[in-house]
Formats: sequence, structure tokens, C-alpha cells
Amino acid sequence: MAPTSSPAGASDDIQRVLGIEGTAWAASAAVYEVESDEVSIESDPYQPESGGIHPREAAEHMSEAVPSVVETMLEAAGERAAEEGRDPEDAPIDAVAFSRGPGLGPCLRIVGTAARAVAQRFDVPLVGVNHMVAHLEIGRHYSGFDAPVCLNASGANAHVLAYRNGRYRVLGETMDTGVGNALDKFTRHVGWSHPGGPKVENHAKSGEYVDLPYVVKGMDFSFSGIMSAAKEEYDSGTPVEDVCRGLEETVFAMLTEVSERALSLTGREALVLGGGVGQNERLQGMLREMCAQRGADLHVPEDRFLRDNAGMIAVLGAKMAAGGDTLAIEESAIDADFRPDEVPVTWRAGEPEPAPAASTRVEVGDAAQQQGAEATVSIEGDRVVKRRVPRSYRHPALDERLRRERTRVEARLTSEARRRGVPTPLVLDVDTAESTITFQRVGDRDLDAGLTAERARAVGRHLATIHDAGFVHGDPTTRNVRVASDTGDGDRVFLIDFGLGYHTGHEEDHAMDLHVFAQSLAGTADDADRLQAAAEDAYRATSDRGDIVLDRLRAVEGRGRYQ
Ligand SMILES: C[C@@H](O)[C@H](NC(=O)OP(=O)(O)OC[C@H]1O[C@@H](n2cnc3c(N)ncnc32)[C@H](O)[C@@H]1O)C(=O)O
Ligand SMILES: Nc1ncnc2c1ncn2[C@@H]1O[C@H](COP(=O)(O)OP(=O)(O)OP(=O)(O)O)[C@@H](O)[C@H]1O
Ligand SMILES: [Fe+2]
Repeated sequence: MAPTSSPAGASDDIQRVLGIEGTAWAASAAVYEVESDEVSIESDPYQPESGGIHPREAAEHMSEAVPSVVETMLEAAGERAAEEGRDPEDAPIDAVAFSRGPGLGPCLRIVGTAARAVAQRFDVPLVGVNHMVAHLEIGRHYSGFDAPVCLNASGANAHVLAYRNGRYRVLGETMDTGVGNALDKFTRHVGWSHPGGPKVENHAKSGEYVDLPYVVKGMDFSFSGIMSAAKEEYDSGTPVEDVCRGLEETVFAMLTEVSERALSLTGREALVLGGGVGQNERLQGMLREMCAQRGADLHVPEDRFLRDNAGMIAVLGAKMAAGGDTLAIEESAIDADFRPDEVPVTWRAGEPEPAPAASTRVEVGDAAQQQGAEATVSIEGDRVVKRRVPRSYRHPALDERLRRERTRVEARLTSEARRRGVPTPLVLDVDTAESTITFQRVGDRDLDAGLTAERARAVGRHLATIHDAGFVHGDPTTRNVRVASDTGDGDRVFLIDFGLGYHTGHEEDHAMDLHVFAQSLAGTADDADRLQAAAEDAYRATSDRGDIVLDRLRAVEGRGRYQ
């Protein structure tokens, strides 16, 4: 970075950074050498004797193992300094980076204490790293991709992120447990030791696929229903290999589908994987196939950088330190609920913003074919033919089931919304066997290419109307709303793509629709807050239960999902 563009406190002489990790199970220290781009890691895992991770036991492990791996790495750094003939009076490292959160509080406190002690001992800067951002920055670092979508598939988390406007935006995430924890809970049920993920992978290899619930809402998803169903399957005598196969096929297809949706929505053409579950070969294979099908690049980091490790902390720590993003000791408290979108992304300051989504397209006349995230849509005059194409990354049985179900649901709910007075296209023909629907053509652009507060208000009104009628849209993104530019703003705002909808009276499900819309605004618009406020005002004014649903929406947004 040129000195003139560096923020105050920026330093160009960060050459060696010590990283410390210990959010849950991996006591780990690493040294990153900036010039050679080399990372050495020393880790000591905590292995529960029975059951899952016990926070107190984990902290006891950390209190012994963290100082020990740190000393090992510092000794190695000292030896290296001597070999290179550096002044023994100089510190062997130039900064200390530590996992500040999210994670288990008692473990994080030990990591923080160790990091502060080393920083003071060598009088070097302290850097507080967000563990989740580190999981995805390590992939970006080694891939060289500018603006990838990032899929974090770790133990306590699962989310899809993309950088925009100084932050990593959460485009989608789990509504309940992290993906690894979900698998681990199933394996505990069948009596296997922790961690369960690798055991699911091994057993799935000889298993036959079984159907389990598949739950994707926009780009969010949940695992609790699948996990209960998987336990029931096992209890009813289905061979455990088959349940493991069903679990992998279902859970990883969900993660792959939301990643594809995120690529489609943001118009990005690269994906990086992060997190311990990312070591799973079936997940990697699905992502590889999905990316190949749509011509996107994929980067899968080495296993040692996927599972929890201090290398990723040291690499991101070096970038933060070089830009002066360091912490005073007295401000270096840990944060057990540290969300990735809370992190000001200082190390990418000065980079150009990622190119906008391909969505600024406006169709003229009889535009030809469009490839959505799940269907091929061809526009033929005043008609639109939508065909859900097979997704080869999915197990054929699951693929068939999803395409058939979604086609049936889409046709039914599009018409039902229309009967309730919400503008939607007329359904002209349905062919369930071919997963094809013919619609009337509506609007002349997607909402993301014509966002105004008035139109956001119309979306709020329409969602309120269908919710009061007892169903949800399931995926109300700015790409699933069509607008007509020749009529007054907000006049003709059509909802399309009801394939993920379902009947429900629960305010949680209604709030989720609004949440999906808010997330898609955040992913596509700079004034997302204003637009979302417009949608919510209209929702409140239209719905009989506006206040209840909006209260629930606040709860959904504020929920710490790190379980
Ligand atoms: C907050 C932090 O502590 C947490 N880290 C974490 O959960 O460790 P991580 O190393 O990213 O992931 C561990 C999970 O990864 C799963 N796992 C490991 N190998 C796997 C495999 N081959 N297939 C499926 N899951 C696997 C384990 O079962 C376990 O649930 C996180 O990043 O969410
Ligand atoms: N009835 C319609 N009239 C005009 N355009 C339409 C219509 N239906 C779909 N389109 C266009 O095709 C695009 C993709 O349609 P749709 O969202 O239904 O497919 P999809 O594959 O489910 O997409 P995604 O999963 O990305 O939302 C829409 O964004 C819209 O531009
Ligand atoms: Fe992790």
C-alpha cells in the first residue's frame, strides 16, 4: 500500500505475524511470513471424552494448550530470526493477531489473555480478528479472486456472504444451528464420538439415499427439521449409512443451492469455501459441479485452512496490522457474538467496489432466454415459459422431487395471490412432468433494476396481503418482483417465482419473508435501510398483524445464531 494512502497508524513493516486461535476446539498458533507468503501452524485439538463440546472442559483444554502452542511457534520464530541473522534484541514477530469472536466465551478469554501477554512482552501491536471473516478471507487470499461470494460451512455457523460497501454482507444464513453442529448432534444420537462430520462422510459412502426435509427460504435455510427426521429414520431401523447419505445429499444440496442463488443475485462469478465442514468431499464436489455448470470459478482452500486454525487468523491479522487496524490493550475485550457484518473491512479500503450485478439489464422487445438460479426462462412475445432444469449436483431423486414440488406450488400460489388482489402473472399452462409453467409476461424489468421507495412500499403491501391470506412467498428478493416503468411508480408491481412458498399462519414464517426481502435489498442497493423502512411501513399499514410480524422480524434479525 502506498504510504500516502495508508490510514493513521498504518505500517509497512509488518513482516511476521503470530496468530492465535481457540474459539471452540482447536488450540492453535501460527506464524505468517508476509514476504514468502508462508504459514506454519501448530494445533492441539480438544477431544471431548463423551458427548459434544463442553464449554468448561474446552476452556480447561485451552488454558494449557494455548500457551503451549504459542510458545512452540514463538520458539520457531526465534530460531528463524537467528538463522537469518536478525538482531536478537528485535522481536521475532511484528504483531499478534487473535480470534476475538465468535466462539465460546471462556475459551475466547484465554485466547485474549495469551495474545495480550505476547503483545506486551514484545511490545508489538495487537489485532482482533473476526473468526468468521478469517474463514473466508483465507480463501480469498489464496484464490486471488477480487469479489467472490463466500460460503462458510463451519461447526457453529453456516452462511453466505459477499463484500459490498465496506462490509461483508450476510446474504443468507442458518436459522437455527450451524451445519457442523447439526451433523454432530445426529452422530451423538447414534452414539458416535465427537466430531461427527467425518464419520457421516465415511458412512455415507456405502449408503443409499433417503428422503429428508429440505428447507431453503430465499438464501436462508434451517437444519432442525432435517435433524429430527434423520433421528427418526435411524430410530425406525433405517441403516445408519443410508441416513448419513440422505443427510449429506440434503444438507449439502441446500448449501449449494443458496450459494448458487447468491451468485445469481449478486452477479458474481467466483465462490470460495470456508469452515470445517468444507473438508467434506461431497460438499466440495457439489460446489464444483454447480460452479462448472454456470461458468463460475471455485476455490477450495487446503484442509488445514478449512478447519479452525491460527493460520487464517495470522494472515488476516497481517493485512489488518499493515493498515493500522490494531487494538489498544484496554479495548481488546473478546466478543462471543461477533458477527461478520459488524467488521469494518479496513484492509480492502481503496479497492474498487465489486462490479454491480448483471441486473441492470432492461429487456427490450422480445428478449431471448434468461438463466435464473433454478430455471430457464424464455420470453416468447407476451408469454414466458419457465422450465426448472435438472441440477446435476443434486441426487437425481431429490432433484426430481424438488422440481416437481416447486412447479406445482408455484402455479398454485401465483394464482392464489392473484385472486387476493396481488398483481402476479396469469398462469397459462402447467406441465408438472416437464417442470414447466407458461405465464403471461409482466413488467419490463426486475425490481433491482428499478428500485424506488414507492415500489418497495408496494412489495410490503403485497406481502402483507398474502400473509393475511395464510401463505408466504418464500423467496421475495428484488429479482422476484417485476415492475412496469411506463405506469406510475408503485402502480404495477408484480410478485413472481412463488416456488418456495407455502401455507402458514406463523408470524415467524411471515417475518422470514420480510427478512429475505431486507437481505436482498442489502445485497443490491446502497440505500437499503430507507427502502426496507418503506416496505415495513406499508406492511404495517396493510396487515391485520403488522405489529406482531414486525416485532418478530426484529427478533429474527437480532437472534444470535451461534449455537
Ligand atoms: C466459532 C468457531 O469456533 C466455529 N468453529 C468450528 O466449528 O470449527 P470448524 O473447524 O470450522 O468446524 C468443525 C466442524 O466440522 C465438521 N467436520 C469436520 N470434517 C468434516 C467432514 N469431512 N464432513 C463433514 N463435516 C466435517 C465437524 O464435525 C465439526 O462440526 C465456527 O467457525 O463456526
Ligand atoms: N411472468 C414473467 N414476466 C416477465 N418476466 C419474467 C416472468 N417470469 C420470469 N421472468 C424473468 O425471468 C427471471 C427469472 O425468473 P424466476 O425468478 O421465476 O426464475 P428462477 O430461476 O426461479 O430465478 P431466481 O431463482 O433467480 O429467482 C426473472 O427475474 C424475470 O426477469
Ligand atoms: Fe471455525
